[in-house]
Amino acid sequence: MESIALVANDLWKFYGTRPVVQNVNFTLKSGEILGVLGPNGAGKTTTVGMLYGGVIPSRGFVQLGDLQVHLQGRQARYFMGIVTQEDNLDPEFTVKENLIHFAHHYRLTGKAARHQVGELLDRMGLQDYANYKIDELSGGWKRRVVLARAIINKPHVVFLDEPTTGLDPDARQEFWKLVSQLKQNGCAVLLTTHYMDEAQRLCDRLLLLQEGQVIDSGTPTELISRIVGQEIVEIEGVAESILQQLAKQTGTWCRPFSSGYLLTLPPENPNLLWEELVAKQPTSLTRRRANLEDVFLRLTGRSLNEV
Ligand SMILES: Nc1ncnc2c1ncn2[C@@H]1O[C@H](COP(=O)(O)OP(=O)(O)OP(=O)(O)O)[C@@H](O)[C@H]1O
Repeated sequence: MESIALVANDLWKFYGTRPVVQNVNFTLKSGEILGVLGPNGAGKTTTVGMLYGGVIPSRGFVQLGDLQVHLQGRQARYFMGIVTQEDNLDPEFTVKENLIHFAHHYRLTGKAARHQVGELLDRMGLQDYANYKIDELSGGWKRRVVLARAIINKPHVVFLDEPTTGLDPDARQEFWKLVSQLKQNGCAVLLTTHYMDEAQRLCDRLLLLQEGQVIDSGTPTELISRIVGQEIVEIEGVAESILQQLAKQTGTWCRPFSSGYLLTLPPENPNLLWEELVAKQPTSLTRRRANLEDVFLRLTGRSLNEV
């Protein structure tokens, strides 16, 4: 039976009179990866801060097992792993020393700490770097150490706040593999991101956040098929009025994008509209699978990576 690892109940955060997070509710199950996806400033970091107890909610509460995070923070932290946007590793220490030092926070000392750190170094592929100083590591390896540190206490829930920002594509994929392993081991993961490929690849379920509010939620596949359908056309060199007319006739959706327009293809007969578009002799025409970026554009009129 799936067990509930974490519940967020009616979370709000005001700074002054401005609500930056409003009425966020969800449950997170063991072995589930839940993504909070939104553009810069949507409230992702504030939300995750409230979940792990770093930010005090203006209203609402977070339940982790039997514990209320804001009332029983110290106990709750024993069951959590936290990866914030900063690496905050101690540059004076080696990888191994950083991990052993952190193990002490969980009363793991001596042989037990060395054993646990040895296991983690193996599991995270860090053994060859155990004696490197932090500043000798690339960004990708530093992120691995931060993740290793976060799971030293074998947490039930891990919070990852934009964990792969700034990493190159290979390092991001390696990081994703490690996150998938956490899931396989039954850990619940809450991940914030503004990368749609990360959300699509990793997450079982998504909350789409805009201006502090959850505007939709679902599995990546379900959100895509419900909101934009399966296929998208990118087109240039045809007047907007013509495209809007075609979209209206076929019950699809058209909006400006980059130097052209995006149109959804109707699932029941995609080729009919496609052939009509080809007949308009556009200067550029591409047919591709719909993705979460399209979902966000349709729901908000904004791109995920707009600042
Ligand atoms: N301590 C604070 N005081 C006042 N405003 C704040 C504070 N922290 C965050 N904000 C504001 O709250 C809003 C949400 O910020 P938050 O960092 O949660 O967004 P985000 O989605 O994580 O963005 P990013 O992707 O850029 O990290 C922003 O407008 C931000 O300026």
